[in-house]
Amino acid sequence: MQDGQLLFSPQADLGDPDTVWFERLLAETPWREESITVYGKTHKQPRLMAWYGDPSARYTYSGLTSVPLPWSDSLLTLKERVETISDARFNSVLLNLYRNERDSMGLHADDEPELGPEPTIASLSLGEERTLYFQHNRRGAAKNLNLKLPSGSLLLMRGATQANWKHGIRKLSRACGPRINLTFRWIYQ
Ligand SMILES: O=C(O)CCC(=O)C(=O)O
Ligand SMILES: [Fe+2]
Repeated sequence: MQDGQLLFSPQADLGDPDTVWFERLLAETPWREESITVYGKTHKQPRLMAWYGDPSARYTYSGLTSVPLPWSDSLLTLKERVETISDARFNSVLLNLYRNERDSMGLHADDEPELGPEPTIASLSLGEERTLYFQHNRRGAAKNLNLKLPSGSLLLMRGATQANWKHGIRKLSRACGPRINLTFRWIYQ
């Protein structure tokens, strides 16, 4: 991709089948409905979330510092798989559960200061296929990009991707089942 780097494995080797990982994480995760406050108004996020990592991997989000949940056996196993495939290290993971076609993620860049200047983010998708769309920060500099993320696929976002592009998951107009996405990250202290 122009002004960024994407690496995509349509079927990552996760040890167990993606369907098994999906059911396991769906059942094991203490999913939470989070809220964000924008201009003094509180909105529920249109998806469920969970945040795991090393105790030192604290994360500031909307002015709140949250301490991650300690790694579960499942997530440690997946983290090691993903580290091997992507040749990178991670100390935290954000899980998102898109319950149905109405759940989504707004356009954003993962460019918080604690991620460093050119973060490598590994994004693992399980369950229903959804489309990740990318929009360049300079209108007209590049065409929007739509990437289908099937169950078991691993997407690496590297280099200047977060500096030059925003990405998001749109709502769908047709019915769709649940999807879990995991973004493995390195948080600098
Ligand atoms: O669900 C996805 O594929 C995108 C997740 C994402 O962008 C994020 O967690 O920052
Ligand atoms: Fe993101």
